[in-house]
Amino acid sequence: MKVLTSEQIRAADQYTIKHEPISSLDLMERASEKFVLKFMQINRENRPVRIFCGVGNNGGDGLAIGRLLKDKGWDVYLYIVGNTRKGSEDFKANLERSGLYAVLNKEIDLPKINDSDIVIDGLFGSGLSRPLDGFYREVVEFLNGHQCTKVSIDIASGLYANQAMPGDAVAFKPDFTLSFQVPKLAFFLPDCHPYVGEWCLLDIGLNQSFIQKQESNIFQSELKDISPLFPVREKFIHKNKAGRLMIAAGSKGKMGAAILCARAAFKSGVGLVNICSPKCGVDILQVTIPEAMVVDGKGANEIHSFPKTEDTILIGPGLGTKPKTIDAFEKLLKTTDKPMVIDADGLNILSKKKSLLKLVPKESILTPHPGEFKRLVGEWKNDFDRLYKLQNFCVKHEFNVVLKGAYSAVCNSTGDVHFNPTGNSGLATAGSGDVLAGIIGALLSQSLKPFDALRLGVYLHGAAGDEAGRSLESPWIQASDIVNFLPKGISSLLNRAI
Ligand SMILES: NC(=O)C1=CN([C@@H]2O[C@H](COP(=O)(O)OP(=O)(O)OC[C@H]3O[C@@H](n4cnc5c(N)ncnc54)[C@H](OP(=O)(O)O)[C@@H]3O)[C@@H](O)[C@H]2O)[C@H](O)CC1
Ligand SMILES: [K+]
Repeated sequence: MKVLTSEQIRAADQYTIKHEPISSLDLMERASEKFVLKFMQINRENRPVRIFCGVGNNGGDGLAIGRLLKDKGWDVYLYIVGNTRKGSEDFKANLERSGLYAVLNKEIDLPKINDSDIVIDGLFGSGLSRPLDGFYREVVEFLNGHQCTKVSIDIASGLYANQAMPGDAVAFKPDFTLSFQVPKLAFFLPDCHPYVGEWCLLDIGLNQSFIQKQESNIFQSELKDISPLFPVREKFIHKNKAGRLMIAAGSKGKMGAAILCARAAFKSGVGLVNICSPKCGVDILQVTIPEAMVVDGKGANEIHSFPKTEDTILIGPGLGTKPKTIDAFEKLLKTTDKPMVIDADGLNILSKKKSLLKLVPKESILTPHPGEFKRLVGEWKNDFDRLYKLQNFCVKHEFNVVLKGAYSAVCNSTGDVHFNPTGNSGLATAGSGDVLAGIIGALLSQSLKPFDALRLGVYLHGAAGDEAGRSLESPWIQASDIVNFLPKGISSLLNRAI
């Protein structure tokens, strides 16, 4: 699904009005009806609802929502901030249809709000053009100071859909954002989370073919995009043809990384795994993961030499960054031009010795968490800037990169970003990244295109985490659980795709 800018959404709005055709007032009514339906699913118990409206179309939505909720028996209070005479046409039309309302001008006008009330924010939506100031700012700060349930219409007042808020700016902090039609970029960025809360999309029937034609290089991955990427296993396949992976991982005290990685690879369909290990890890690996073969990496406590191989290479988990390992990595990079997977200390080595970046085969897959990414590209000003840095890095080096976190950002070598929807905060645990690298390595070894292996791998890792969370009925997940729940994650995806 495409992520569009506010300008593109406004254009989709206008196109729909003209070509459906539907009047803008009826479109507002349709959007408000959808909002009310969802609102009543979230809030089943009838409580006082206080709706704060601006005088643009977001405020128009607020008035229409208030009227519809009143019709359904809710106890609704409407407050307007702004000059009603300067309101948009549809705002004015809805004002006429509304019953009682209060216009707020100064602090003393602000109503008493109880913790059991629900506040709906309809001050500003996608038309925000500057930071909130004056009384608007006071109202939002006042509302943020209350513990009651808060819901934003379309997007929180003060939050920009596709640019950063200035450092001292203020925005409404909702528990829920019920947004219209397409996701906004801000919804995927950690900096913006306090101003988004839980969010969902309401289909208000904007013209789909117009939306499809809009240019955007930002997407939200959906199951229908991901499920066709699953590798098909032929009946007469042989293990050597089912994907051969060499995992170069582990050092003294960090052999667990290699083990988790290899286990995840086996659960992700790989035919054969060689693990290149320091001497201290050989016996550990042979005992704990009998399916894998172990190759001597020469060093006693860390790898000093990687074998020449035709296998798909996954390098980095628990590797360490000792000088001899760095030298060996450099030699390895000089022997291959096949895309590889680089994770953890493999990335840290690239950060320590940036000249190696140009030796990394084109289309390789890199899997940094934000700390590793910062070491690679330097500081960023805000999460929007971080995203541009990700796109630039991928284009410059022709890499595929996943920047891990909630809504992991998966970027290809032409700068397209796909936000991943699966997963939960339980996945933020030691070893989780080793598991992800193993899944991606296994998929790459099965001849998936690197970006497809990456997108599918990230989606599956999240799906396994979601299955683990559900089945264990716990918000805390151990990395081994992600491996154990991979088959369930895979089958749930395949079953839902049918
Ligand atoms: N997307 C859809 O298909 C639909 C959207 N709907 C709703 O409409 C809003 C967008 O409405 P719009 O009227 O364009 O904008 P706002 O209501 O967000 O803002 C109104 C005006 O306020 C001015 N403004 C902007 N920032 C500030 C500020 N910081 N302080 C004071 N005033 C501000 C601005 O005018 P200016 O000329 O002064 O810049 C805005 O125009 C969308 O979010 C949905 O809720 C439809 O109802 C359904 C279809
Ligand atoms: K709003």
